[in-house]
Parts: sequence; C-alpha cells; structure tokens
Amino acid sequence: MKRIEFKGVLPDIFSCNDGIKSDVWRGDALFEKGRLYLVEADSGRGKSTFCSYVMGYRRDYTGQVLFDGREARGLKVEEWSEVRRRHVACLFQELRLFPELTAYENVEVKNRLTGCKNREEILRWFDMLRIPDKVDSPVGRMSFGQQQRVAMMRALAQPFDFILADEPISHLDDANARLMGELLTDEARRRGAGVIVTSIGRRIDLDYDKVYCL
Ligand SMILES: Nc1ncnc2c1ncn2[C@@H]1O[C@H](COP(=O)(O)OP(=O)(O)OP(=O)(O)O)[C@@H](O)[C@H]1O
Repeated sequence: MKRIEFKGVLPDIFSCNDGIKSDVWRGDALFEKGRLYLVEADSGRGKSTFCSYVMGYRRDYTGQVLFDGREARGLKVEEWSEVRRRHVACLFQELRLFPELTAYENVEVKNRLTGCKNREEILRWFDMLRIPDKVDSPVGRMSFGQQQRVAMMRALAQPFDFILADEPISHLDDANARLMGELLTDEARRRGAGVIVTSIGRRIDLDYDKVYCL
C-alpha cells in the first residue's frame, strides 16, 4: 500500500457541528508511504476515531477513506485481515495487550502470524527500550509506561507499509519517549514505511514531513 487518503471524511458524531475547523475532517489529507506524519488535536477531536477508520474497526462516517485509490469501506473481511496483517500496523491508545501473558508473549502472539522477527531481534528491542528485565513478566503487573513500550514492540512485530501510533508516549518521560521515537523511525525506515502518530500536545519528537491539525 502506497497511499492512504481521507477525502471529505466526517465522523457521524460531528455531523451537526457546522463550524468544525480541521485539516482532516471534511478536508483532504494524504499519507504516503515512507513519510512521517503527526495528527495533532485536543482531547475529543477524534484521534482514536481517525485510527479506527484507518484500521477498519469503525465506519460511522461520510466521505471516503482510500487505500491506493480504493475505498476502504468496500473491503471484504479477508481483505481487512490482510491490511492489518501486512500493510497497516497499529499501536492503540488503550494498548489492547493481554494482561495475563508475559511481555515477550504479547509481542510473540503478533509476531507468530507472519514470523517477521526472530527472538534475538525482539530481545534487542527490549534492551533498546530499557525493559530487558520485564521480558518474562506478566503485562498486567507492569506500569502503563512499560506497557506502552511492549505495545510498540508488538505493533512493530509484523510487516507494514504504514504504522499508526495513537498517543504512544502519553505515559513516558522524555528519555524513554526519545527511545520509542528512535525505534519507531528505525524500523519504519528499514521497511520504507509511513509513520502516522497522533498527539494531544506532547509530541514524539520526529522529523515530521507534515503535521495535520485534527
Ligand atoms: N466507538 C465510538 N462510536 C461512536 N462515537 C465514538 C466512539 N468512540 C468515541 N466516539 C466519540 O467520538 C468523539 C471523538 O472521540 P475520540 O476518542 O476519537 O477522540 P480523541 O481525540 O482520541 O480523544 P482523547 O484525546 O481524549 O483520547 C467523541 O465525541 C466520542 O464521544
């Protein structure tokens, strides 16, 4: 997948709001493979909604979301599985980890679907993100900031053309946020992928090609 486009998209929940000012809602927003994007907005402006539309979990909108010119709305269930398995990775704001599984198992559950990374590579990520001691700890007993790092590794443990990260550093200090940014851009660069990060204000410090205000 090379391009994701939002054309005149408006969430149904905002349909009564005529005065909406946004670079994305009711507008034209283009996301290209290989580039870095920030989607920035205050709380409640629809960052998670935007991610749900790209991932196909919700379709309560008017307008068009296009993948390489094809309407996402028209994709069949199997095609959505393929999009999520090979083309668009996502780190959800609410993480969606399995609390009873260990940190490593959470990453491996995703990795096993495509065999994208080997154990050594995954353990190297744990080192990079400074939680090597948490590899075998159940995620339910980790802090939210530690869980965010596990969720980032899990998002990266698949092939992708785009990676979406919904407020990925909300519980991280500056040093750890920087490490997350480095890992994210390193992996995206290796795969020639596009990166779309959402932020409520404190942004992950990347060399963005474009910033959209939602
Ligand atoms: N599953 C849903 N179905 C319908 N409307 C929803 C759903 N989830 C959220 N909304 C509504 O959409 C609007 C935007 O919510 P959303 O969670 O996308 O905002 P956000 O920018 O991610 O907020 P925050 O920064 O607080 O996480 C809100 O008015 C919310 O009530």
